[in-house]
Amino acid sequence: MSVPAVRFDAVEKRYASGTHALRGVSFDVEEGEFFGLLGPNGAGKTTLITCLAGLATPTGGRIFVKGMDVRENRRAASLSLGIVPQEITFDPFLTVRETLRFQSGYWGIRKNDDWIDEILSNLGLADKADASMRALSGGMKRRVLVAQALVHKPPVIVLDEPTAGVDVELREHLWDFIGRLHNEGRTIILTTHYLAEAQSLCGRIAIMKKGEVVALDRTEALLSRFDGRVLRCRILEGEFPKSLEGDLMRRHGADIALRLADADDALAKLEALRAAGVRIENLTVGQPDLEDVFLALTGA
Ligand SMILES: Nc1ncnc2c1ncn2[C@@H]1O[C@H](COP(=O)(O)OP(=O)(O)OP(=O)(O)O)[C@@H](O)[C@H]1O
Repeated sequence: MSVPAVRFDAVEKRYASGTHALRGVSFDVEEGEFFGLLGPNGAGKTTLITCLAGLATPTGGRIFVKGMDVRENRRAASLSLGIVPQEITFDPFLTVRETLRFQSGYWGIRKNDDWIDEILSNLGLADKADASMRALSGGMKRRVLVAQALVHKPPVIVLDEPTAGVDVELREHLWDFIGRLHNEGRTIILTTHYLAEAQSLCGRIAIMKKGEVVALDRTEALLSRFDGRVLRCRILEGEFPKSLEGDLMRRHGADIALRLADADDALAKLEALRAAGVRIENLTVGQPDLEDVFLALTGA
């Protein structure tokens, strides 16, 4: 077996405030994977990534990047990582190109303009190369954040909510470019609140809840974990019957999703709703999606 790109080994993090943010997290991300890390707010995803980046120290366990212990060998481990953080922070007095040159210098890379130009062009930033950071829009700043994480051509790229609040155009640019880097053999770790994005991009997904990994599997295996089908509809009138609560996968306002055992079960469920005096619309029967699985596992 080759060395995993990233190994989390019984990682614990207890903040000084007393919050127990990570409770023995263990899993590997293999080289070349496109890996999704999901979980509701406060599950511990950012804490895990901050520990991976060496910016916070776990209170237990160990983290390895390409076999290097992050704590013992932080610089070497960091050189293999390109982390795109959630928070936008920059020196406002530099231009975009200066920012990227400066970051290259931090990694000891002196002549990096060819690669910087390639990154700028792939992220739709070529015409902003000489713009001052403070003159950029929020979306453009986010692109620079991605560019900055890539200047040293890291083999492992970690994106923490990269598309939160960004426009569709950037999303498309970003996923094209990241897809290409992945096809070239890089490992990608993604945290996102956009479950459809994770479902379409990630080969494997870990779902965290309250500092623990509650599920980790190939994306298709997670989806097929709930065999059978899901009946979705909107309640127009009446009280949802208690007898069906055990089959309720999700409820969002008047929209509900019910787990079905088989095709006949759809009729039984509709009959139970009708008998309870519930009127519905927008009825569909389909496969569970990642959101159904996510909600069933996290209750979030
Ligand atoms: N620096 C900190 N000091 C104290 N507690 C923290 C700190 N950072 C995070 N926490 C707490 O640790 C827990 C996990 O937070 P974390 O940000 O890692 O979750 P998350 O899964 O990334 O959530 P989100 O999706 O909202 O970013 C939360 O209870 C949070 O309040």
